[in-house]
Amino acid sequence: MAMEALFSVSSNPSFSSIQTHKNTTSLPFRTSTSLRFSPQLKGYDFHGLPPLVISRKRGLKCVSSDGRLATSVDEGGSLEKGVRRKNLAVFVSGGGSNFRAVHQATVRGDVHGRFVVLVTNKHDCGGANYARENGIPVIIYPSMKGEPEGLSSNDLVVALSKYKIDFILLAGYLKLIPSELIRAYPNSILNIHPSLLPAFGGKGYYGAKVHKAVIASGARYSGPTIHFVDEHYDTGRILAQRIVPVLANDTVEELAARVLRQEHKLYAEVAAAVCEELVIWREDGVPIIQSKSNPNHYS
Ligand SMILES: Nc1nc2c(c(=O)[nH]1)N[C@@H](CN(C=O)c1ccc(C(=O)N[C@@H](CCC(=O)O)C(=O)O)cc1)CN2
Ligand SMILES: NCC(=O)N[C@@H]1O[C@H](COP(=O)([O-])[O-])[C@@H](O)[C@H]1O
Repeated sequence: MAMEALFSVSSNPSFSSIQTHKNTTSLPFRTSTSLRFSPQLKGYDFHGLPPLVISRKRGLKCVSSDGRLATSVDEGGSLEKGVRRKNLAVFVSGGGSNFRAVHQATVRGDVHGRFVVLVTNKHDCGGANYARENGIPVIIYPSMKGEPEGLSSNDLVVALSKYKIDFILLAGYLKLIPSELIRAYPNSILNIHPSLLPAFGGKGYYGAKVHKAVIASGARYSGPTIHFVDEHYDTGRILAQRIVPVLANDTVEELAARVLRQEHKLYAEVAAAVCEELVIWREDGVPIIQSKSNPNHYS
């Protein structure tokens, strides 16, 4: 069985109808139906928990009785694929391979969004140069020694406001995101981290340091986590994870490369879901992703 299948969610088809009420979506589950993780790792089951209320938090969607997107409430922009194409900002500090992977997915049309600006603390990093080559404006943040043009947190919020950004993707950005920005973009900032959070996260855990710690711990599995960003490093709500084996005698470079390959796939998939407004917030505060091809499935 594919690893990702272990974490897919399946509901009873007899409870397929979804109704929207303002910004809240109620699934008409019986009292015996709700999301719950099966001890057999066969996915979620729906037994024995109270009914579930889920919220899409951003944007109102109209959903037909089979749960498929019927039309969307749009504030300008195109209505291709039923939802407005989203404006994305990306924050990078390094080579930007995750940014490039998601950018290429937008160019292919696999992600219904467009990168409108890149923010970096490293003026000349690979990610920033790729943005310039692709006509994407670059902003320097924060203000650092040797980077005189860097903005303050308040100026960054003002600078970004003109791009009408829907979502911000952190992709190897190594500085703390300030609370001003988190308040300006609630539930709209995502980060990719190269371990299975909450393990091997927090201050000091970035890049090769993460993989070194994973190998030293003797863990048998690692893999990327994509999470919403809160005020602290790596503690925001987890949206998606992918499992990668740690092999005997792995070097840091070998493990990093294996994880990075999955990062590129996972970030493109999650960006696609976010841009299609498929993120649903469970009543317990956990964000899950509704399958586009089967609206009764969640991961
Ligand atoms: N408010 C938030 N900001 C950021 C988050 C977050 O979850 N909330 N995620 C990080 C990314 N990150 C791992 O995913 C991470 C990056 C950097 C560090 C770290 O210890 N940085 C060093 C500085 C390193 C450097 O400048 O070269 C430090 O702060 O001393 C930890 C985790 C992005 N921001
Ligand atoms: N804690 C944050 C962190 O460690 N991020 C990691 O830095 C690398 C950036 O690569 P990229 O610049 O090629 O996308 C990626 O592996 C990303 O997960």
